[in-house]
Amino acid sequence: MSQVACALTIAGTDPSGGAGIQADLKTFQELKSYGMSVITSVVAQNTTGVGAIHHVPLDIIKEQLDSVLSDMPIDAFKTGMIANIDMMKLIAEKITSIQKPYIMDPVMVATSGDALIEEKARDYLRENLLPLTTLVTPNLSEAAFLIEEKITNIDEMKQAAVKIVDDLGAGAVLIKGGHLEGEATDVLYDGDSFHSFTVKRIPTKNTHGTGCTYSAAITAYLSQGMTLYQAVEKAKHFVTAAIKYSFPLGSGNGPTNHFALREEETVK
Ligand SMILES: Nc1ncnc2c1ncn2[C@@H]1O[C@H](COP(=O)(O)OP(=O)(O)O)[C@@H](O)[C@H]1O
Ligand SMILES: Cc1ncc(COP(=O)(O)O)c(N)n1
Repeated sequence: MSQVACALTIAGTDPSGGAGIQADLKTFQELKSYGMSVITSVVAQNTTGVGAIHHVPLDIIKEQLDSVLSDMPIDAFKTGMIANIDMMKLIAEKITSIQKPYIMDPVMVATSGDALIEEKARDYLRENLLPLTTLVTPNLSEAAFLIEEKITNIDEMKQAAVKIVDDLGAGAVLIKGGHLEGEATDVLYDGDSFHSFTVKRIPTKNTHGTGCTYSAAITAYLSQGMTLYQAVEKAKHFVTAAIKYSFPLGSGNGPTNHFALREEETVK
């Protein structure tokens, strides 16, 4: 590792600052990893939803990747929104040379319900990108899409986790239970054992960017050399605090608070 742990995100943007590249970079910075980004799509969105999407031309995505890969150290990296098959093909080809932990947030729809990737690209993601991952972090509906079955409780989350790793070839999986009723439980399965991470549900509608923030925190901690279990445990603490101290900004689902750990220190 260089003097500072270096983390890269490959994803779409959020000008309102709560999700996508912006959430990733804020999280990397807050957790003290040096953050880098490759932008796949420019998304006009805010706490109420998505207005418009402009896909960055493929040759410019390639140039961004080449700029980073040819010059910068990378200790861990994540992908978020990758809108279509051409982008997925390019990214799959480029990331094989990195040989560092790869965390995939299989972003499909925004919290607002707007689609962020083309429908036919979902199969490509499952068949071609998923097997390259160290960890994939689907929410309930993304996990259900990956295994083509409904998931409605913790037992079904565990069964889905086994399929995603053993049958579909992910390195490990963290299925997030944020959209279940009751406690917020996530299930980690690494091919050998299960771990559950449970917190009391926080009563808030400010959950814009929770998935991005969580996967970015895992990436930051992995870039610093932690084990997968340690990275997820610490990232769960970070995202929970980020939801607890989330900002009631905007008129829709407000963003998480990336200063969360500082807020906790202040409260102590
Ligand atoms: N209201 C809540 N209270 C506490 N934790 C939550 C709440 N909503 C989501 N989470 C947690 O936030 C993280 C993101 O999960 P989730 O919302 O399911 O993903 P996504 O943002 O990808 O839809 C998970 O750790 C989940 O358990
Ligand atoms: C560019 C981009 N990527 C991802 C999300 C998903 O956000 P969430 O973390 O709320 O699921 C988003 N709204 N925008």
